[in-house]
Amino acid sequence: MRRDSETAASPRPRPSLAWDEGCVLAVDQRALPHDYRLLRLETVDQLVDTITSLAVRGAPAIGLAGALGVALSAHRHTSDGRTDEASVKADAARLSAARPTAVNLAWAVRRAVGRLADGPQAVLAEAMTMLEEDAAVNRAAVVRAADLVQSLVPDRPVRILTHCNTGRLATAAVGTALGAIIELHGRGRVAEVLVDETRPLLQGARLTAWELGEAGVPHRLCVDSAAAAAMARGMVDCVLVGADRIAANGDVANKIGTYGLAVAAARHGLPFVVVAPESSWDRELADGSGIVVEERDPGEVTGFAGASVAPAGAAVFNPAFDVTPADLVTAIVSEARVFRPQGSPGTSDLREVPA
Ligand SMILES: CSC[C@@H](O)[C@@H](O)C(=O)COP(=O)(O)O
Repeated sequence: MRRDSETAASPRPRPSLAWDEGCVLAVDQRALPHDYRLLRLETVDQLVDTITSLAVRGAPAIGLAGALGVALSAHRHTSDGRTDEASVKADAARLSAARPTAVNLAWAVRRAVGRLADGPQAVLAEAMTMLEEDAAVNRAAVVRAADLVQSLVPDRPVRILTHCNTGRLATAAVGTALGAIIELHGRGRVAEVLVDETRPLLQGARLTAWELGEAGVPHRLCVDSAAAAAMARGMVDCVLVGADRIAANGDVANKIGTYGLAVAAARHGLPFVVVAPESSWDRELADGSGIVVEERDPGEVTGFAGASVAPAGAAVFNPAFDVTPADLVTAIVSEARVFRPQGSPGTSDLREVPA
């Protein structure tokens, strides 16, 4: 795997993922905000490692990486015009299993595998189509989400609290919740964004603060445990987050800490809005109780920036995600609709609001 570096202060704008001469190019999100580094991935093993180590992360982005991984595998396993489909399917299964919670990963891998019979170029074309679709889908969703936020807070520029990273790094382009924030900023409607640092891996501090800085959006970082206090002090008008998997009833799996934000937002009467593509919905799950939550390495909690911060051998609970019940979610916005879950705050009646 090759690494090409440049300083993060002046990165050339590039998509977070691309195909280049038979390899997958990916921005290494572990190196940000200090180093803007491109990974050139030549094997499925490298791609799986890139996803599990969070070098590529964010539900839409890992889906797209998985689809490009199937294309990579199809190219590697084709000779004399014949594709070894069994080997590609085995690689696809490994890619799908790299992270269990985001439904986008298995969905995108399945879609790419669906073109296998037509050869490696067809698989690659499907993955490239998905990259384009993701950008278009996000463009539509962020406009709809920004409209909704403006209607919820009509009288002044809005103070938004967000969690984790849902920006262009986490998608093909534009982002979801963070894209909506940048859209609102473009409309002159953002007073301030409070950015949860997002323990333990600091996606908020490292990535969201970096993307907001690039876009010139006024923001302040806070530790996750300051979020409820900020709400209590009247510093927040609205919470905007993304999603990794949404059950049919509107229960939302997202980065650990999201559930706590929803509870606090409800306590303070604040709208809690989720922005996510339709591909993040898992309609086979009636509710969030069936969502598999990834548990990660204890070392992510017992260590910080390379230093140990806990007694040796301390037992750890390190879920990467939590599930927010639908009745704490004001609205879920996608490219197609604004969904208001049953009993959601501020809505006595349930039902979808038509686009
Ligand atoms: C548009 S990204 C949506 C979600 O994937 C995001 O909020 C999130 O929880 C990401 O978690 P991560 O563990 O960093 O992949």
